Amino acid sequence: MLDIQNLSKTFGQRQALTDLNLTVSPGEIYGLLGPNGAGKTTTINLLSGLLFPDEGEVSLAGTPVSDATKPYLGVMPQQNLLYQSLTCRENLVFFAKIYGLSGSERNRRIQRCLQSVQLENRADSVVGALSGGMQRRLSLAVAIVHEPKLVVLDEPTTGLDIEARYGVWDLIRQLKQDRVAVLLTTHLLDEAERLCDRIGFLKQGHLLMQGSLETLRHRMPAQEVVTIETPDEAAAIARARAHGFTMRRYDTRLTFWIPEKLELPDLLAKFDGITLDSIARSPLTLEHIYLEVTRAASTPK
Ligand SMILES: Nc1ncnc2c1ncn2[C@@H]1O[C@H](COP(=O)(O)OP(=O)(O)OP(=O)(O)O)[C@@H](O)[C@H]1O
Repeated sequence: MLDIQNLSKTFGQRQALTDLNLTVSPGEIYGLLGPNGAGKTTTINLLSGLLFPDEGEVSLAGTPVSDATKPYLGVMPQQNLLYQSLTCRENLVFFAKIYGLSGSERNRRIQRCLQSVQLENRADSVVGALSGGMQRRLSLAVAIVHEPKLVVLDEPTTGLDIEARYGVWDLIRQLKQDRVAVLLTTHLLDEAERLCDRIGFLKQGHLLMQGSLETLRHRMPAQEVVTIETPDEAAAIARARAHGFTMRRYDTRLTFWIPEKLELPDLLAKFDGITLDSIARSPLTLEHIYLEVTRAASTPK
């Protein structure tokens, strides 16, 4: 559905995007992750036709991006672009008109959208009176009112409480069920881990790695991490290194990447004689992989 080939974009001397290749299929949720300034918004603007590439091509449903592809695309931007003094229904009518929808067909689609984002009861409430979560859901309704084939969600749940976040996640899963292609950017790694079929890590305009969580895990040098709490960190670190474990710190947590899965008694034996207040094993999460890949890309060569 979305096909990005060899896409590059510079702003003056700044290379915002370098040779990006990325596809998203119908019914697939693709998560584009990266730190601030990685090039995510630039990518979205290029596929929306708001920017023109220096090199490369973006196609939607086999057609290069142009006015003709606008009906295929729905974008939910980072900041809601809603008319605060209009009602939910009036906002939807406004945006549906932009896509040339009218009459009973427009009313049918608006009703369907309101139902799918669970705002039928608030259809005639002004947007300014809605909670942040409701406004995010309406923003999604606006993005899908013309039934696009690709929906771009730019940080769809940032700033929402956990219940409101669950609500938006359900809507995103519904898009997948409806065979819509979804491109999602988020800084919330647990969100990407739960929702995305494939994930790409973008940094300084380069796509560093992409694949399903399983694929990404298999490309890492370990499948398991062990986090310990100990009053004697220096001794624990020295011991772990002697066993070939790689040390990492996540915030304040002392963690080791273990090259091979060990049974708990064998693992405890590795720290024999060292006081451990706690020890926890876990599979590699997306957070571990993201930090590993993006930190490695920052390491001076
Ligand atoms: N209109 C512009 N003029 C000049 N530089 C720009 C412009 N838009 C983006 N850039 C630069 O291009 C790079 C990529 O920016 P972009 O906004 O795409 O990053 P991002 O991944 O969306 O970041 P964030 O997570 O903070 O939204 C940055 O270095 C940014 O400063």
